[in-house]
Amino acid sequence: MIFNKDTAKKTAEVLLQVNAIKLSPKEPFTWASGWSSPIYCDNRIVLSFPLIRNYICETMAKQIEKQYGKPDVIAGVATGAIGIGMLVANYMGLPFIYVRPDAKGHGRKNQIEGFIESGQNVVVVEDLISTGKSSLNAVKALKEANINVKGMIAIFTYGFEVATENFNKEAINLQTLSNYESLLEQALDTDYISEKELQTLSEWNSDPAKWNAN
Ligand SMILES: O=P(O)(O)OC[C@H]1O[C@H](OP(=O)(O)OP(=O)(O)O)[C@H](O)[C@@H]1O
Ligand SMILES: O=C(O)c1cc(=O)[nH]c(=O)[nH]1
Repeated sequence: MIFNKDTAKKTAEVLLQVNAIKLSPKEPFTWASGWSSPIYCDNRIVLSFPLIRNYICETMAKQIEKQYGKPDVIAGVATGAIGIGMLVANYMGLPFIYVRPDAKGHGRKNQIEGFIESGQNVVVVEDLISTGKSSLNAVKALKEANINVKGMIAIFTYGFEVATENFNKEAINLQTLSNYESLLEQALDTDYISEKELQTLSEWNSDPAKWNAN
């Protein structure tokens, strides 16, 4: 799913540089999927660092154009990818919309926010893929509104089989700047994690749905 090993390494390097990677094996994080995890990759932090967000934005924009051509609109998955998606759209000179997990219960009751017309082409921007459920939920909403989803791009994926299966099932192409393997390699090389932490992270990664902290 990563498109280039050098980009995967460089992206892992910048994520580590801004401390986006949090480890807490004793008090695990709860993920959107309900899984417990000793690691949390908080890509939202990238937005607070102009040079780093520019790197992510330019790399995503260039890859979108290469892989999918220029779409009519960029769509961000709320809330994590609203910021980076908007930067990408701006860089490419394109309109931007974002997709909520559900329709709002009040106001205009929109799930898709912004202006888009039936039949337009979009590329969906996501900050992170674990199971892919949130991203594919956004794709479903777009398809139901007769929007043509050309594909998706995300900063990071854990590379879980379940995500690959979910994307294949929906026939959605996913490109990511980096992945778990590149992150662990870079984290070990730079002493961000110890050999012991690497062992915990590898054990967790072999069966994340069932992992529990001891
Ligand atoms: O691939 P998945 O298993 O769906 O998990 C990944 C999703 O989890 C995070 O969102 P979260 O639900 O934490 O909300 P946020 O974007 O509003 O922070 C992240 O931004 C992804 O959208
Ligand atoms: O699956 C999630 O909820 C999730 C995992 C992670 O590492 N980072 C994040 O923002 N969300």
